[in-house]
Amino acid sequence: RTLFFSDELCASIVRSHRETSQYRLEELQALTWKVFSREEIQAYQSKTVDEMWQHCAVRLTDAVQYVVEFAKHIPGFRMLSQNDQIALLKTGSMEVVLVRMSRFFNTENNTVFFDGKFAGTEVFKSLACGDLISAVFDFAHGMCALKLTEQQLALFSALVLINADRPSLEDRGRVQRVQRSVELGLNHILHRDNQDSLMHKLYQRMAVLRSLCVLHMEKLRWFSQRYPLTAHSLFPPLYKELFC
Ligand SMILES: CCS(=O)(=O)c1ccc(CC(=O)Nc2nc(-c3ccccc3)c(C(=O)c3ccccc3CC(C)C)s2)cc1
Repeated sequence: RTLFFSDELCASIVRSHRETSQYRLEELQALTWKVFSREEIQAYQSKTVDEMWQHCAVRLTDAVQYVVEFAKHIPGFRMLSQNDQIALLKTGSMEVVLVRMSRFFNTENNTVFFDGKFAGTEVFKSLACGDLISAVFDFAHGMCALKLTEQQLALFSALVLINADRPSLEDRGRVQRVQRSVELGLNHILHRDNQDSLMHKLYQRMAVLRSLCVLHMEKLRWFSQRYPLTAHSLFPPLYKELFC
């Protein structure tokens, strides 16, 4: 049966987003001005490249787990074959993490929520991937500028994930139908909020997301060639399964 846009589809995506957000907005708004001290920044900067990558990979994997839960609660996603669900998560989970992370980005002092406080780019210096870090920060700035509501963000996250153009899909037609119903849902929400103009801006954000994740994969390939032991034995299994 084809999935048409429906109120309950939107409601289930918004509910799933809410139930699988690691941190609620109000929780983190209370923390916004908790930044790292000079000593704490020094401690991060004196970590070796592989220590810092490992440290981040653990947090990133944590965030990805919640995105997997989010996906599993989307009616149209559950309908897809196991292989197609994995294929969509392999390429889409990092993108959804980046969209979600931008909710906890403080544009006033250019900091992102990391390890319990808000970190500037200097905290990530020992990752030795400054271009990726500044691209992630720029993306977060761009997302904040759109001032999406949680409902708009939920539908946008579902659309980022359910993308029929992803590689190696078995039943592209079925993914297209689910994607179409999520698109109709997002259109409906934006129209109801009198923000139809946001739609094309969101498609532009999706294009930036894709390039960001290509950059992340390139850095990851560089890292795992340089530190094969860390990448193959110390990275969390889900991180390896999805990104390596
Ligand atoms: C995502 C769900 S959430 O509830 O919003 C949430 C849940 C949990 C947190 C806390 C958290 O884990 N923040 C992290 N921040 C960054 C980060 C790092 C560099 C710049 C910008 C943010 C993490 C990363 O490891 C990361 C993320 C994107 C690209 C690259 C990396 C590093 C790679 C090279 C391993 S983890 C924040 C927000």
